[in-house]
Amino acid sequence: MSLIVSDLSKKYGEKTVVNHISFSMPKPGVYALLGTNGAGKTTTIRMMLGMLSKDTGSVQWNGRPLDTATCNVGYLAEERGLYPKYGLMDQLIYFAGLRGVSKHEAKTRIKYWAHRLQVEEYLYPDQVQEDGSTQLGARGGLLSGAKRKKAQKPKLADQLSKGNQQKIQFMTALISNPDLIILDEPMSGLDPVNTDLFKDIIREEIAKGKYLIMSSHQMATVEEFCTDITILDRANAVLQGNLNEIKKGYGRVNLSLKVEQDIAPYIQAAGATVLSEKEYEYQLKVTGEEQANRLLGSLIENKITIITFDLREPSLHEIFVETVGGERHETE
Ligand SMILES: Nc1ncnc2c1ncn2[C@@H]1O[C@H](COP(=O)(O)OP(=O)(O)OP(=O)(O)O)[C@@H](O)[C@H]1O
Repeated sequence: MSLIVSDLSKKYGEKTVVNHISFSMPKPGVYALLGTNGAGKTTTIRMMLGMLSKDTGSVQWNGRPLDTATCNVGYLAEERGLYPKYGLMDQLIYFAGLRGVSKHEAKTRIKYWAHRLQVEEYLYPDQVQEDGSTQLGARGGLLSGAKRKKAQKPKLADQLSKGNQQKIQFMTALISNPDLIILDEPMSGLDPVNTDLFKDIIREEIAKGKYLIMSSHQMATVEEFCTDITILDRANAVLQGNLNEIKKGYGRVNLSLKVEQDIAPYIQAAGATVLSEKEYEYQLKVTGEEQANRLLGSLIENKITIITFDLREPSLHEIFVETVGGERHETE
């Protein structure tokens, strides 16, 4: 299977919001769509999914135009997409039905994902004990002899917190067991525990050989998963390719250095640039190993205690800031 996005463009009036964007996924993995606020990520995703018309371009899945007939695709939208006043269970069954999943099968999958995403109390409120424990077994069946709490109405979407709505939406994206999973800001609004829960599930989907496209502002999270990236800035792709290759291209020019005193004179003498400093913990930019070693030599010579000396390729965060830095405002 393969995904090929060719030459996508979109204008609103005179304003170009996506400008001839192309990328491809010849094999499973995670592709990151990154960018400044308003750079065009969500618009690109919506055009890919046929939710927005394209001015130019095409999207192919296995050589055929991408749509729900040619591809089993799951989508987690950035904005809330649940019907606020409908029962959660009904909505999940409805969304599953739209993706060709029978009601019976949907119920089995909902039980699995409700357990996995820890939202059973909202989907099966009459099967949850006073102490919050559930009567559902590992496979979702009722435990025999368990004391039933007085029946309650299932929760409506607008009765859930933002994070729990996000979990239900994640379920709608995964319910059809999709081959292509598109996640627009999947971790936004999640606490650290639920962020880890989402990450575990994403890891499992990667291990199953799925194709994932992820848009996020959380560079460290994206870096954990993605193999390839496109960075968008004001509608344009400004950096694109395999992340490891991009990092190699920068070389080992970032130096994290922790010492016990002010070493500004040695840094200056070595010609390195200070990116930031906090309590004698320096983030430096060097021209390469030679300059880093020169600085290390002068610190040793002057008997400076070195706690950390880490010469490395830039992180995705550093690459992002360097690529679009200084102009990270919404496009006008
Ligand atoms: N319906 C619309 N009419 C006019 N302009 C729009 C419309 N939808 C989006 N835009 C503009 O298109 C640009 C790209 O928006 P988009 O939502 O794709 O950005 P994004 O990269 O996803 O941003 P963010 O990271 O902030 O979510 C923005 O400048 C936005 O204001």
